[in-house]
Amino acid sequence: MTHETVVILDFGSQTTQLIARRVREAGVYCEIHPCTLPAEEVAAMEPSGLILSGGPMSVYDEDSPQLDPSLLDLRQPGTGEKVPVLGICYGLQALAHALGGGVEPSARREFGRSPIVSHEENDLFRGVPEGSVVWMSHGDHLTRLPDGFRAVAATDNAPIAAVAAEPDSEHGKVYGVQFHPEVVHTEHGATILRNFVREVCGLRGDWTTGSFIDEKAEEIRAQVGDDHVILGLSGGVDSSVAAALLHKAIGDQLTCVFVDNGLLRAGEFEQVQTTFRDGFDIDLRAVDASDLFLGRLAGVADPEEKRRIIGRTFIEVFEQETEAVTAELGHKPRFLAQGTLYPDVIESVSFKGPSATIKTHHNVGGLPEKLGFELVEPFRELFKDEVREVGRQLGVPDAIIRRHPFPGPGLAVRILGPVDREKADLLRQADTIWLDELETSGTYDDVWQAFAVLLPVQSVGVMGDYRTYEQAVCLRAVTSTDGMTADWAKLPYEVLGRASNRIINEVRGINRVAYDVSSKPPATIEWE
Ligand SMILES: Nc1ncnc2c1ncn2[C@@H]1O[C@H](COP(=O)(O)OP(=O)(O)OP(=O)(O)O)[C@@H](O)[C@H]1O
Ligand SMILES: O=c1[nH]c(=O)c2[nH+]cn([C@@H]3O[C@H](COP(=O)(O)O)[C@@H](O)[C@H]3O)c2[nH]1
Ligand SMILES: NC(=O)CC[C@H](N)C(=O)O
Ligand SMILES: [Mg+2]
Repeated sequence: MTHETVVILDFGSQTTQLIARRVREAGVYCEIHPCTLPAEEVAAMEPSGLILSGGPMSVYDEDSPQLDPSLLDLRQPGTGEKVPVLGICYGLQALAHALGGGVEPSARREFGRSPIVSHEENDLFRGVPEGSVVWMSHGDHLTRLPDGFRAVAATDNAPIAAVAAEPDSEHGKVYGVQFHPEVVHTEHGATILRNFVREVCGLRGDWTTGSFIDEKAEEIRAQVGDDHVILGLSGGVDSSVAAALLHKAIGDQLTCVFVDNGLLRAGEFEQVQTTFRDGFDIDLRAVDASDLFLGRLAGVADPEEKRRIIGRTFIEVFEQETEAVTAELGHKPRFLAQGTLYPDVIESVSFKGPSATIKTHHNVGGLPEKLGFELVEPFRELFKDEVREVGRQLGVPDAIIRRHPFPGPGLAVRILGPVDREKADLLRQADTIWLDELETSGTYDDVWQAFAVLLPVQSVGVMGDYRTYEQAVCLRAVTSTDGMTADWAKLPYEVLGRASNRIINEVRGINRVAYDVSSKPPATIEWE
């Protein structure tokens, strides 16, 4: 089945994936590719629209990524018209640079909110009120428009806040914006991106959750054939929904493996098995590999090293379990399925040059080089809330859908420095109380994720007239829609107070509780 497709070329912006989200929210399928992808390969995807993302470099820097002008001559499937193009920030600058316009560093760099003081009524800005706020993040600006272009919006600081090709020019429908329509701080940004795909590109919007499920199931059947799949199941949202989708696609050619890496939350190993066996009729093997994981992690303090060890050990355990399945089936399962999401991918890999590796997610960058399986990752292009929607449509129990995300490396990235069983047990107790207080106060569903972090510091306290010198935990709760950006949750003081009180009273070894009030960026959600 083919879709209307929009191709997003990534010039290294941290918010490229948000462009993809907005396009999909408008019902249009899109794919992100590195800006270095040859133009012929872009053409082969037969896009109906092209979006050029922002990026950290300057177009006049040596080695900065440039726009291949032949990308401006692609033809839309169906209409045969030139493929419309939208450049965002660096994308606009690259577009202008390629067409002979001028880009220079500006005296006043611009970061943050800025009201549009005027804009032209056109297809891109349809329904966007004058004076609406846009979000800027740039140090360069356009000083001269390429031939055949005019400025169509201005802010106080940027007389060229948006450009459009003249209707009678040879360029076709080409637009550029200096601001970032993909971020929520741009008040009508979603409308602008929707306008681009629906009005400018003329697309109907044929991408829905239902069509996604049908097509992915078909794709999985084609990929797997008569072979067998091992799925790493954590009981979290992504892998549980992946299990439901795979089960729909290939029935009992699926075995799920749930690993206790010694870094799960309190009672989780038993609880996940119960929920899963009640909710699904799928083969599940639960493996206690806690000694193996904790043994390998002993004495290791570096966060990236911890992640790599965990990633590799997971695969080893999957391989061991596979041997048992192989013996039963008489042939080796060829595939390993994971609930990998788009944010896991984007934060772990770096396309040539532009975007920076933030942390190695255990299931992506943490994988060993020689993997004995072919991967099945049906959600590699999706965001968490899209997966939740897929799960709801597949009938996955609500108890699973509403769970906060929990990282594969588990408590290892919440125990700062070296990990051992004792510390994990201590943290588990504090974490349980924290989550319990959120549930009983009715705030669990208001936050994206909440957990406790064990700090490698001791501090002095006084309990019942004697001196204590014990460890500190920091509580974290964040709001977010996709985990890419997040804010600390403004929870009621009573909830924080009760949690603190209970932790200090009930957990021996902890005498101080702090609350993390950092947003992402510049912090990340997890501490390691
Ligand atoms: N304890 C585990 N046992 C087996 N596989 C695991 C385990 N923890 C993580 N995985 C694998 O790693 C993948 C990525 O983990 P991640 O935490 O991102 O997803 P999830 O656990 O499925 O969902 P959620 O983000 O809601 O926690 C999972 O989808 C799963 O395939
Ligand atoms: O399965 C996972 N394996 C990992 O290695 C990993 N690292 C971070 N996370 C989760 O990703 C989201 C964003 O986290 P950060 O802001 O800390 O990068 C948050 O929801 C984190 O819990 C992981 N999940
Ligand atoms: N966000 C961006 O795309 C920035 C583009 C370019 N690096 C600038 O500073 O203007
Ligand atoms: Mg998880």
